[in-house]
Amino acid sequence: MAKLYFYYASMNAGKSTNLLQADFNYRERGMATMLFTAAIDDRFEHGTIASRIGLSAPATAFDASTDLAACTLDRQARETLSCVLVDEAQFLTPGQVDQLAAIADDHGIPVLAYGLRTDFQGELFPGSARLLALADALIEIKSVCQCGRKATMNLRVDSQGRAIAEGRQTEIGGNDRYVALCRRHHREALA
Ligand SMILES: Nc1ncnc2c1ncn2[C@@H]1O[C@H](COP(=O)(O)OP(=O)(O)O)[C@@H](O)[C@H]1O
Ligand SMILES: Cc1cn([C@H]2C[C@H](O)[C@@H](COP(=O)(O)O)O2)c(=O)[nH]c1=O
Ligand SMILES: [Zn+2]
Repeated sequence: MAKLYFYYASMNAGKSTNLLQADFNYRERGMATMLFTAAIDDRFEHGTIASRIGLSAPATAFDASTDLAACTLDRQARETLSCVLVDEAQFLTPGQVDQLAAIADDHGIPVLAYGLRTDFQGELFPGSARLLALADALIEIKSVCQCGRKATMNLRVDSQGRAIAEGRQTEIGGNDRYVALCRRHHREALA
């Protein structure tokens, strides 16, 4: 039976790199894949998954109105898909996560979703909450805080590097706006 996997991590942990490696692994064996990423994430070219290590691949951009199951089945009608890979999965709606579960359960295509577990305030993103509830497998991609502990949290910072405690949940940015920290250092930065 095909499974729904949720690979979660803090920022800058290697999620996109991991996704692109998994995708390459399928494609080098002649298997077709379908890639999705969030349209809202405009750090790179629209509809592109890019890792800080320099790898990139084109992807279908999704927003809250995208029917991921319909897009997948549309592609599946033209070529047999071996895997669906979703980056920035924290930006999925809970309903879209249900669609991913249906792709695995009803159509037998494994789904690998990669995303943040929590936002800068340590709250679950709605898409991540649904993935934590539904996924067959939860896989943590680990990275390190400045102190050497596991970096599980994301600190939002301003242009001077000062911690930001309040604001909208969604604010696109990279290493200039966020620092991955262990819980202790995240807590101390916000105290
Ligand atoms: N030139 C490089 N060589 C090796 N690793 C790199 C290089 N540039 C960035 N990285 C590492 O890549 C990781 C970030 O990968 P990325 O896939 O962009 O992360 P995420 O998608 O989780 O935000 C970091 O651990 C960073 O240290
Ligand atoms: C913590 C946090 C992050 N975001 C945004 C910032 C980035 O655009 C993405 C995550 O990028 P990654 O490097 O691929 O992990 O999410 C946000 O909008 N709100 C937050 O609290
Ligand atoms: Zn730390």
